[in-house]
Amino acid sequence: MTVLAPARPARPAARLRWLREGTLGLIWRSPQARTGLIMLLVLGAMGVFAPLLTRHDPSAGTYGTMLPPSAAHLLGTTALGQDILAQLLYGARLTLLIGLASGVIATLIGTTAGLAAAYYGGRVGEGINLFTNVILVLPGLPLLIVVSAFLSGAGTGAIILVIALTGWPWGARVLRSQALTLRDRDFIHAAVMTGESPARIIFREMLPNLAGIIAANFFSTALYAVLSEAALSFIGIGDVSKVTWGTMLYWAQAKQALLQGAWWWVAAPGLGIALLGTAFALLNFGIDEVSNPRANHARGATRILRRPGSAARTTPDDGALLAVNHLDAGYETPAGPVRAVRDVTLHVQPGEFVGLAGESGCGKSTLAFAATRLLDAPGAVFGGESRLSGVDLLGLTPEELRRVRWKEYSLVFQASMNVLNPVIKVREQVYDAMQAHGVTDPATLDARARELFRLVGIRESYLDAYPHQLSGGMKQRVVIAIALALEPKLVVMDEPTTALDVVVQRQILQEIDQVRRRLGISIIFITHDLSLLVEMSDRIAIMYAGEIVEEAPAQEIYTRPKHPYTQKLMTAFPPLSGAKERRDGIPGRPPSLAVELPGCPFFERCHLRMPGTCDTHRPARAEVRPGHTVACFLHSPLTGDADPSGRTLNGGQHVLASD
Ligand SMILES: Nc1ncnc2c1ncn2[C@@H]1O[C@H](COP(=O)(O)OP(=O)(O)OP(=O)(O)O)[C@@H](O)[C@H]1O
Repeated sequence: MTVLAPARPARPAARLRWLREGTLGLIWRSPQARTGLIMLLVLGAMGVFAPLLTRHDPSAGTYGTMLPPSAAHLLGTTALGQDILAQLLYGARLTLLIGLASGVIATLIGTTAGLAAAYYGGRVGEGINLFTNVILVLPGLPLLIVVSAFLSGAGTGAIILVIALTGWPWGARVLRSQALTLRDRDFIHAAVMTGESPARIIFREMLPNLAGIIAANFFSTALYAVLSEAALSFIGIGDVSKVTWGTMLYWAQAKQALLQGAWWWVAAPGLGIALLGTAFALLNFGIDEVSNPRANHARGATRILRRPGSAARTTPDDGALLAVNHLDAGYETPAGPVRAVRDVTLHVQPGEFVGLAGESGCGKSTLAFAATRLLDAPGAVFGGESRLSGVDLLGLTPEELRRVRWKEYSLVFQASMNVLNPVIKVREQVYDAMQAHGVTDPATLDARARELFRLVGIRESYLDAYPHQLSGGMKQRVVIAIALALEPKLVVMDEPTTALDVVVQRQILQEIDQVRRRLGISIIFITHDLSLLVEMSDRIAIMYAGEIVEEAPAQEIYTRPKHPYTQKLMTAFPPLSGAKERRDGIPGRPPSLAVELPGCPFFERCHLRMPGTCDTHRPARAEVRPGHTVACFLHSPLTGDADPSGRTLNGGQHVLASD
C-alpha cells in the first residue's frame, strides 16, 4: 500500500532569513542597528584597549584633586586625585560586562519561560505565566534595592545575578505571546504529528522563528542592566570599590562634584552611560525592524522603485479598463532583486474575463499585486505602469489610492475567507467596505447586503451569522460579495476557490461568471487550472518565469496553442471525458527569477528548442493571428541584434508572422 504523506508546511520566511543571513548580517542591514553595533564596538574597544589608550591607573589617587580637563588629564581628575579618562576607559569593562552578562542570563531565563509557557499551555503554561506576571508587577527598582541589600558585599557576580533575575519577565511575556501564535501554525502541528519531541519542537522549530525578538529582547535587557547598575551604584548599593560608570557617578555625587563645580566628573560617566544606552536601544529597534519588516511598512504602500525612463515606455490603452504596460516587479532580497514580473504588458477590456495561468512561482500573484499596488515589502515595482481607466495606479498618493481601491477595483485571494473577523457578524463586515466609501444609510446598506447575498447564492438569513457558523465555501462567497459591494469595474481573483472542494468551486465560479455578466465587470482570474480557465475566460494569458509567453482568446488557446509551454500545460490536465491516459507533466523546473537569462526562459525544458537561437536571443511577443500573441522563435522570426539588456529583440513590438 502506498502511503501518501502530506506535504510538510513551509516554515515562515522570517526563520529562513535568520538562518540564511545570521544575526550579524541582519543587524548590518538596518542603519539603526548598524549604528548601534558600531557604537557598542567602539565602547567595547575603549575597555579592551584601556591600557594602550591611557598610561594612568584608574584607582591611583596620585594627581591633584578636582583638576579640570587639561592636556595632562583630558577629562580632569576626581576629588581623590584619580584620572577620569582612565576611570572612563577601565570602567567601560565592568559596565559592559554587567550589561552583556545580565542580558544573556535574563534572555535565557525569559526565552525558556516564554517558550515553555506557550508550548505547554494548560496548567504548566498558566503556572509559568502567573509566576512571570508576579515578577513583572513587582516594582523593578525597589525589588532590585531589596535583593541587592541582602547580597551586599557579594561582588559584581551578585549584581549581575540580581539584575538578570529581575529583568527577564518582560521578555518572557513578549516571547510567550509570539510563540502562542506560532504554536498554531501548520508547520508546528506537522512537527507534533510526526512525533518530534517537545524540546526539539521548541528549540529547533519555534526558536529560530523568534530569533529577531530574542535578539531585540537581549539588547533591551542589556540596556536595563546598564541603567540598573548605574542606579544601584549611584545610591551606594553594590561594590563601590570597583570602577564602573555607575560607581564613578556614585563617588561624584558623594563628593558633591557638581556643588564644587567639577562638572567633568559627572559628565564623563553620564555621557558613557547615555552612549551605551543609545547603542543598545538602536540595536533593539533596528533588529526589531529588520526581523519584522512589515511592522514599519504601511499596507498598500507598494514601493515604486522605477528605473529612470521606464515609465516613458507607455503603450496606448486601446480602450482597455486596465492597461498594464511593461510592468517590472519583484522582491528586493539580500542576494539581489528577484524579477518575478518581467516587462509584462496585459490589457483587460471592460466586461472582459481574463484568465492568467502558469506554473507555481511564475509570477502570477506578483503581477496581480503589483498592478493593483498591493505588493507588500520586500516586494516592489521596478518599472512600467498600471493604468485603470487611464489613471496610473502606481503614481497615486496613498489617499488617492484609498479612494479608488474597492470602489474601482477589488481583490479576492485564495485565503480571503480568513480575513473575516470571527467575532463580528457577517452583516457588519459586509457593511464595512460600503461605509468606508460613504454609504451610511441603514436601509440602503441592508438592501445592498441582501442583494449581494442573493447574487453570490447565500441565504439572506446568514447576514446575521458569525463567520464560524459558515462553511468555507460560504465564507468565500461572503468575501466575493464584499468584493462586489461597491460594484467595482474590475475584480482581481487570485485562486479564489482553490481551498474549496471541486463541487463548491464550480458552483462559485458559475456564480462569479453570472455576476460578471449581469454587472458588466471585468475579472482577472488567476489559477493553475488551465482547463477551468478555458471554460470561463474570454481571453487567457500564459505566464512563464515572470513573462507572458502567450495570450489569445480562450477557444483559440484551447484549439491552437502555439507556445511549446502552453502546449505542454494543455496536456498536463486530464480531459473531463474519454479514456484514462497517463500524464507526463512538464519535465524540469522553471529557471530562478533572481538571474537574467540571455535567451528564452523555457529553453531548458522545451521539446522544440533551437540551440543557437532560443538560448542566446530573447523572443518578442509576435501576433500570429488577430488577438493571439506568442513569444517563441517558432512563430516570431529572429530580427535585428540581441539586446544586451535581455529584453525583447524588437522592443516589445508585435511582429506579424505567418501562422
Ligand atoms: N517575499 C519574497 N521574497 C523573494 N521572492 C519572492 C517572495 N515572494 C515570492 N517570491 C518569488 O517570486 C516568484 C513569483 O511568485 P508568485 O507568488 O508571484 O508566483 P505565482 O505564479 O503566483 O505562484 P503560485 O501559483 O504558487 O501562487 C517566485 O519565484 C517566488 O519565489
